[in-house]
Amino acid sequence: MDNVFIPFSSSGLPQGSKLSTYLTSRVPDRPELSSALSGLTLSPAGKGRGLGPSARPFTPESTANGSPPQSAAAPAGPATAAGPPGQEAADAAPLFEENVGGTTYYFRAEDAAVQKSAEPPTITPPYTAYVAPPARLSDAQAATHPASFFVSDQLREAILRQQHVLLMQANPQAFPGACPSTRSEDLPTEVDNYHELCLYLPTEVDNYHELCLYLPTEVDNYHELCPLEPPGQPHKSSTFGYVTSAYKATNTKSGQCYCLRRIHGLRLSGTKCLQLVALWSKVNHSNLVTLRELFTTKSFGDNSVVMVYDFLPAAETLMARHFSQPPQLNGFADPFQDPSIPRPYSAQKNAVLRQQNALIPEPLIWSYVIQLTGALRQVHSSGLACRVLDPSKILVTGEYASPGGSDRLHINCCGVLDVLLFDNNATNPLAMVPHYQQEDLVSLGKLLLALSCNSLLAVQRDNFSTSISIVERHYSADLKALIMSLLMPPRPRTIEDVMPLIGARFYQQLDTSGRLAERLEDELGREVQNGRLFRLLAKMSAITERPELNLEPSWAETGDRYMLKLFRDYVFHAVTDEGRPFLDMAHVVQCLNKLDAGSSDKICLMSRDMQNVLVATYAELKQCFQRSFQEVFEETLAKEDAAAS
Ligand SMILES: Nc1ncnc2c1ncn2[C@@H]1O[C@H](COP(=O)(O)OP(=O)(O)OP(=O)(O)O)[C@@H](O)[C@H]1O
Repeated sequence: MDNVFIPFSSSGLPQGSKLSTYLTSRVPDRPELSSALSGLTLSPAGKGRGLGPSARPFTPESTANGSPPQSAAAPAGPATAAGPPGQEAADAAPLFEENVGGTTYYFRAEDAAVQKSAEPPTITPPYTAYVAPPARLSDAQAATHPASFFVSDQLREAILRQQHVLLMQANPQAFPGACPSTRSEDLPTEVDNYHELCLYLPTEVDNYHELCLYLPTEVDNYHELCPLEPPGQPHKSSTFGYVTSAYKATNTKSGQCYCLRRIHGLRLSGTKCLQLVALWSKVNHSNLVTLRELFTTKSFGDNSVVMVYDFLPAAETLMARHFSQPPQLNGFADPFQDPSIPRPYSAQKNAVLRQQNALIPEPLIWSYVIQLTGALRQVHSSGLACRVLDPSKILVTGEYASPGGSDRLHINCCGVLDVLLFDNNATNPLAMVPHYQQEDLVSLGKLLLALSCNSLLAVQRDNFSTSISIVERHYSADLKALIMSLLMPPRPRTIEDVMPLIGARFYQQLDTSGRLAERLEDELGREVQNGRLFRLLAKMSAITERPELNLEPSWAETGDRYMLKLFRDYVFHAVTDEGRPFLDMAHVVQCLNKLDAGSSDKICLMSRDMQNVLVATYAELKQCFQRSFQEVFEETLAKEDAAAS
């Protein structure tokens, strides 16, 4: 088969034209190709191997056990009684013989049968392509988004939001200390180096508020501090009783992002509490935000303690997710929105009852139960207690699947109370842990009750019976039993005792997680194909329109490269009959995939002046592509070698 057909103006090409250069450059390939093709035969294996320009004569390679290669196993002729030299005459089994590249191989009939059966039962094509999602996924997917070359909009947005948060920086207008240049009028007149600049602190701070807005450029091994809360009047944390701030920061050594939890104005009275920090740093669980280290610093202008946690981009608190929506009734907001404002009993009770309109689906609550108990189990088995099972200290990530499918909880700020309330005089700092573990179980019960009633008011003693009746009416008996057992005596003694109350829900959660993993794998599969096409395009762009290669300015416009340029025009610059741009992603993807696979389909390429038309197969274009990129690549290496020597 001719590898290039020139149906028009085959003999009329002007000497030195781009097409004629290409054709000339292809001539030396033809004898090789035709000799290789002529070697392709259906006769016994061993003849005609080595397709392609770089083909070498076939030499039989011994396998590990010295037998002939499997691919040469087809019996070449009738069984003969003749054995190879040195073969025992007593060996009566008939032998097959086969000549491969001048070497004669002998093998027995049963070996031939084994070799025959060793043929793989299935074959896969030498290319990859976009594949349809599995049937069980496509049913669910069809409802949410149509078939696409890319990941779903929902997942893309979620991932982009996370990456966006990781790149977020402090706004110098809101935090004047964030960028030293914005405080240039306050800077010391002589700053010798950057490090000194980083250590610069405002000398005159009018008030504490201003100090809280000050962001040092560097704190210990962390820089690029970005506050995670909006600037405002500093307030004491309801959980810790201290003013605290959370920052995203980058570790100067690893470049990774962490969350710095700063406790303002705290001076540690000893270093014994670091033992607990060391214990916490060893507790790893997917539903726990890992504590990495603790250090003290004066970089903020006061004595601060900073606890470093893993950073979960785009995480929101359980409080923000479920308890921050103002309760709505007939379009009017509840006037008693703030639970800290005292209100008459009936108003509180009504508020609890009103929240029933937007109750959380039960599968989501069970998903939370399983995640939280999993984390608690890990913490308790490490000899520690959480002490912070509060909606403001539980982070939620993942929102790209149906509710309950992907929402992941992470218990945050573990160890903060251990440090804040550390008793330096205690002989055993872990003595109270069993008591705190019991408190964790009660906190879990309260949290589940609040989630089931969709209101923080639900856990107040006065509202308890109303809240339990809401759970009874809207949820399963299992959920009510779990909440009651956590809140009412006799309580479970350990977190392990809670497991039987979860029962078969655990399997349901496993199934949901498995389905989510399958869906994500399917989405990832599409991006794998996109990544492959991107690499193809990157190589293509490195070839086409290159101003020169190896001092040859016309390199990109001649030979193989000219074919690729025409192909690029065909893929991306196609026009309709009316001359309008033809933009079709399916056309682009199909052409690139066929090029990558080296398809034998033919393609009609037209020069830009429309005077010449070339018909080539994708396989030929692929050869042009590989040869051209190899040239560019080798030139790169040549330059590197020259620079090294
Ligand atoms: N490890 C973390 N990774 C990512 N974001 C976090 C992390 N820890 C906290 N945040 C975010 O920082 C913000 C503030 O967290 P913080 O725990 O201080 O909440 P808070 O509601 O201000 O509680 P408090 O009343 O105790 O001050 C929250 O929006 C939370 O999403």
